[in-house]
Amino acid sequence: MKLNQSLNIKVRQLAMDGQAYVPIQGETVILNGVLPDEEVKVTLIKRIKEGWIGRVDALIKRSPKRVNSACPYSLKCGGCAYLHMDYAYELQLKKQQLIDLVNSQGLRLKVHDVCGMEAPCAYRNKIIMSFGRHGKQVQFGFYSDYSHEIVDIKNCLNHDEVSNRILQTIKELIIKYRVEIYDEDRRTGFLRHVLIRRGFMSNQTLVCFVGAQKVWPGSKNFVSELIQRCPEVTSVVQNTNSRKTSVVLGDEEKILYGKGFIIDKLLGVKYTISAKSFYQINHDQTEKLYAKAIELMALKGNEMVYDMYCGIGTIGISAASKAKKVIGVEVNRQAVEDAKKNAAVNQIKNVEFVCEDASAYMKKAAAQRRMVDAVFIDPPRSGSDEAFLTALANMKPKQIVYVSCNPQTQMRDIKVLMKYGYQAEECYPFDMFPRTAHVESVVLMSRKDK
Ligand SMILES: C[S@@+](CC[C@H](N)C(=O)[O-])C[C@H]1O[C@@H](n2cnc3c(N)ncnc32)[C@H](O)[C@@H]1O
Repeated sequence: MKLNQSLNIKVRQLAMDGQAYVPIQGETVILNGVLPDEEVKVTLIKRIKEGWIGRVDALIKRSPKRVNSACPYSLKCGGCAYLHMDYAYELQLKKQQLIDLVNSQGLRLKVHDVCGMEAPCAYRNKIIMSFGRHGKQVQFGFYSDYSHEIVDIKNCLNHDEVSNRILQTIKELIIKYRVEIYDEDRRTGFLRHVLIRRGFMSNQTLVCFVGAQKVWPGSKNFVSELIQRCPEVTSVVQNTNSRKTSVVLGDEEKILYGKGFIIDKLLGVKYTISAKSFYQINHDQTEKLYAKAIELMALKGNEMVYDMYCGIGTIGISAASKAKKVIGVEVNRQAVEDAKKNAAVNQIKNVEFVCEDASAYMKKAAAQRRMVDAVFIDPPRSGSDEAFLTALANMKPKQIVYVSCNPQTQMRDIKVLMKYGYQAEECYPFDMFPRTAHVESVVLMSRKDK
């Protein structure tokens, strides 16, 4: 196969990343924006490690599940992989992908229907805007697929109207106040990213400007015009990240306006959320997911519960009234401070938060033969690790509820726990990121000898 070659391709299925990986002549052609059972005319446009990237030039056979994308940027922007399909079909597809994953891992696990949104749009409460340059012109927006190119987006369907308006205002102010954009290659300039965090229940907004240096000349006028034009902005912080890294936030932070955090409400509890703390992206779906995780744990009121990888303490705090005691463990210091504040403000007295690596904490707890009845685990996409899972199994909690935004690492970890005498019972998927290929999954595990 060679560059610019034209091919007709039949698509059988989509992988969990939303792409079709089609084997042809001993190679793989990778396609975006296609559906199972479609036939497409393709040009090979790029060679990458995994195979050839194909550009779809025409549909030869169209799936009845195909819809016209409501987003004018979907051909360029890499944000949403599933805008070209009917939403009901998207949920079916996500369920089938999970069933295929479970089967491929040899697991016997009942996968329930994916819990979707009634209106799958305007759900993102966190946005990160990146910058680039086209000649002398500054570009603002999000990265496109397979490149470092920035797509300038005025109205993202996943953002609410307020976020889109704040983003547009920031773009105008960057030009008006001639804020220098950071140049990754030369390592010159100032502004690297802008992070926006919305509290959908409180209508509060935190804007975080990530700069390469601590000094931002003209920040006072910039910020004062921003808050005057966008009254929903209740706090502005400046984060400094001078490292050569793709990680967005650096360690240092300075408050430029307001309190440096926002408040939002989840399942009736108020939470403090700082720029650096993890907070679930989709408010309404998070409430449903937490409710299910807590229901599955079926606490009676006398249990010692761990909330591992607890972020700002949301799962543990939500479950606290049903348990004797909850201990939340989290490695991010800022998140732990938020979690402690959240417990205090809401007068929840039976929770305690520890800032420590989850595996180190679990190993210590197992070595000291501490007692735990029930454990929530909600690790990052990479999942947990062998040390954590071994120590957890040694402590023999009766129930484990594993929440994950990456079912592949979740199933890998579940298999480890099964070796140690746990059985996985049911998998409840939640569509936390509609129109993208991501799906969140909640799995209940119990000890076979309970
Ligand atoms: C998917 S988030 C879940 C947070 C929380 N349960 C929630 O629902 O908002 C994963 C969390 O794990 C934390 N984390 C990552 N690595 C960790 C580690 N080694 N030990 C403890 N926490 C860790 C992250 O900082 C993040 O807050």
